[in-house]
Amino acid sequence: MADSKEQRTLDYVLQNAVRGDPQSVLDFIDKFSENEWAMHVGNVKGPIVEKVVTETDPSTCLELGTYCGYSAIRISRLLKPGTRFLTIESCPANAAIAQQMIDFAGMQDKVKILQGSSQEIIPRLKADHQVETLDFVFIDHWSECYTPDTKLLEECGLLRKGSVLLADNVVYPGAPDFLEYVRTSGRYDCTNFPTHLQYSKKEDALEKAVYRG
Ligand SMILES: COCc1ccccc1-c1cc(O)c2[nH]cnc(=O)c2c1
Ligand SMILES: [Mg+2]
Repeated sequence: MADSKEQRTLDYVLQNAVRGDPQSVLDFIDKFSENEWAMHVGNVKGPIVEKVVTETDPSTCLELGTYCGYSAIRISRLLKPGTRFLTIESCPANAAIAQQMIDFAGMQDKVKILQGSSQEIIPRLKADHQVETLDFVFIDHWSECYTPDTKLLEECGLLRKGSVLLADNVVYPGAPDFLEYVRTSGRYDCTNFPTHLQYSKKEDALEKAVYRG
């Protein structure tokens, strides 16, 4: 079967990056993506994500949208020992690529990929994955799922006062209903981070929404 862009990216990393070195894996994914654009959060938005994570100092993290594992590697390498990073990926092929990328980066002990639908997995996080509440959620799957999944996190009692949501692509491709919800529901304190789309000059932004509890 003809390989995919994601498989070509993994092969490039396995052949060039340093096993066990997360930064090396990120650098080679970025290098590959300059030639073959791909939707990793990238090296412009990535540092903004890292700054929010560092400020939050989370123990339990959830990511919606693993893709190839780039942001899982970027974030999990900052987490202190004993913390957990759960990441949901709907596409089985991407989940398989991401697992190999995360393993090669040496982040396999911190990161757990849950392959399936976020709408099905979120309600099972407490029962199946011993989650009490989430300290940090990186939302980076499909913009039309941002709002229903945010509401589901609330309904499942997974957010507590101070839980931090950080959403990618709120300008491009755009998540207008999500921005409307978090900014007007009265349940969040929001901050917008204007930036640029990965590997592009197009404008984008991240939105941070802190749950008021
Ligand atoms: C498949 O569209 C790719 C694309 C094309 C043009 C512009 C932006 C994007 C884009 C960028 C991202 O960071 C993304 N992050 C998560 N889920 C996405 O679907 C996504 C899409
Ligand atoms: Mg994105």
